[in-house]
Amino acid sequence: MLPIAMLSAILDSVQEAIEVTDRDGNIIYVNPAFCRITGLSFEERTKQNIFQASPNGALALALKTGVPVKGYRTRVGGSNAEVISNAVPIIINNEIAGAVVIFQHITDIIKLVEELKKSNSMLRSLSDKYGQVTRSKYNFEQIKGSSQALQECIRISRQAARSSSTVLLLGESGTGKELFAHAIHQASSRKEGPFIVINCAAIPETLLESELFGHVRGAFTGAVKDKIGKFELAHGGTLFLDEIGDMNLLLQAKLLRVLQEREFERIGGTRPVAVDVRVIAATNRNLKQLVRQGLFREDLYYRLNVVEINLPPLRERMDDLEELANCMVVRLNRKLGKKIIGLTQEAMLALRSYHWPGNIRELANVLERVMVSSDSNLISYQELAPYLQVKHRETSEAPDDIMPLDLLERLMIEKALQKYGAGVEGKRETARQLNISLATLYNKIKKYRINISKK
Ligand SMILES: Nc1ncnc2c1ncn2[C@@H]1O[C@H](COP(=O)(O)OP(=O)(O)OP(=O)(O)O)[C@@H](O)[C@H]1O
Repeated sequence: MLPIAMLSAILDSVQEAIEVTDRDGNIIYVNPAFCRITGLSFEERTKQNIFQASPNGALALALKTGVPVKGYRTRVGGSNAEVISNAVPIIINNEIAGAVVIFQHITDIIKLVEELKKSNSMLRSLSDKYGQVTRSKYNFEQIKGSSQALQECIRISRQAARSSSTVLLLGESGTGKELFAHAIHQASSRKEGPFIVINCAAIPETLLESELFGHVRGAFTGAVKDKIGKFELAHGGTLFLDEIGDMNLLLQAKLLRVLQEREFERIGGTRPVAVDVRVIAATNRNLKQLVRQGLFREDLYYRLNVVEINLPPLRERMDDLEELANCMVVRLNRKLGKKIIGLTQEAMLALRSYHWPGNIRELANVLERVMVSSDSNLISYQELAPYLQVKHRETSEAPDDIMPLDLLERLMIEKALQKYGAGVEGKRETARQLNISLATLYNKIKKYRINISKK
């Protein structure tokens, strides 16, 4: 048994109100929390009988019925305090000796509920945020190519990684702009922070603002809950704004403000949100021309290109092609579960002679398509040709479509055989049109291993 003094100290220290009656309803004890919540003093209250003071309260009910009363919402008689109470009869030797009620002020409970709601919504928004935060996936070691042009891009990028300056990556589609953005983040002091990508061309204009800056609930129709924008998500890290050339002028102005002031407001919000974000922007469009046309803000252009990196198209760095192709074969082997060791000389020659309008992405796609259906351990020209020939024709008009002469010769023979047929008459006509003898044509078909059954 607890000593009485200890028991009374415990009752005095709890935050909930406690009131005790004897079996006739005479109030014999109230604790300090009771007095605080109801505003009634100990002396006042212990002079009263519960059946007069609070006849409809939980305590009177429990005493009258001998049954516990739980979660009873009532007003304490003689005070304005609205409370939620739990009351139980005190049974000693099978007889009701009295009753006790424990209650909490409803405003305390409401306050707790509010706090709980706040924590819940904070938890939800944090878990929302956590689910959207992404990390960078690539580093400089994964950028292949030893051409001078590419190495210069890597050198500038590595330098840029050491600062928090804004970087503008320019280059045709598929030249590796996103890859570079990942690598710059990865080599920077922000590497442990988020790396958030947003493609300004892929998101409808009306949604882009909210994607970037977020919104508060009710800011516009459909804004049913608060939304964190990419700028907030990227706090402490890097925001990669892809296809920046497609952003409208209104948003360009807002972006400029964030870059200058390092803070913004959510749509419908009233307080500024400060962010520490490094911005890397990219586009395959000619930004200077867009500036001249009044479609891109000049001040934003200068703000973005603190460091400008121009990624050369693949056709201008054909020195990288072999290394790129071989690396991709290794990567694709892993992805496709194949054991291809590389490309034949002829196949490599064909790759080198192609114009590559889709750059490295196109190279990866062509190799993947060939490898998916290949059973050999070396990719041959024959396997590759169907994926390149169509494109050759598409691009053969291009004035800078330079290719090795032997490949050109081979392509011309194939083209003529396709046009005139691979039968004897077709070959005769092919030789006539190409201005070579029939014997030379046979020799070249053999030399280039042209598969005439397909012509
Ligand atoms: N130097 C490189 N070494 C290895 N892989 C590369 C290189 N450059 C690009 N790639 C690969 O080529 C593909 C296209 O690159 P990326 O998406 O970075 O191009 P992009 O310039 O951002 O294209 P877009 O303008 O269309 O968004 C990716 O799979 C990327 O990993």
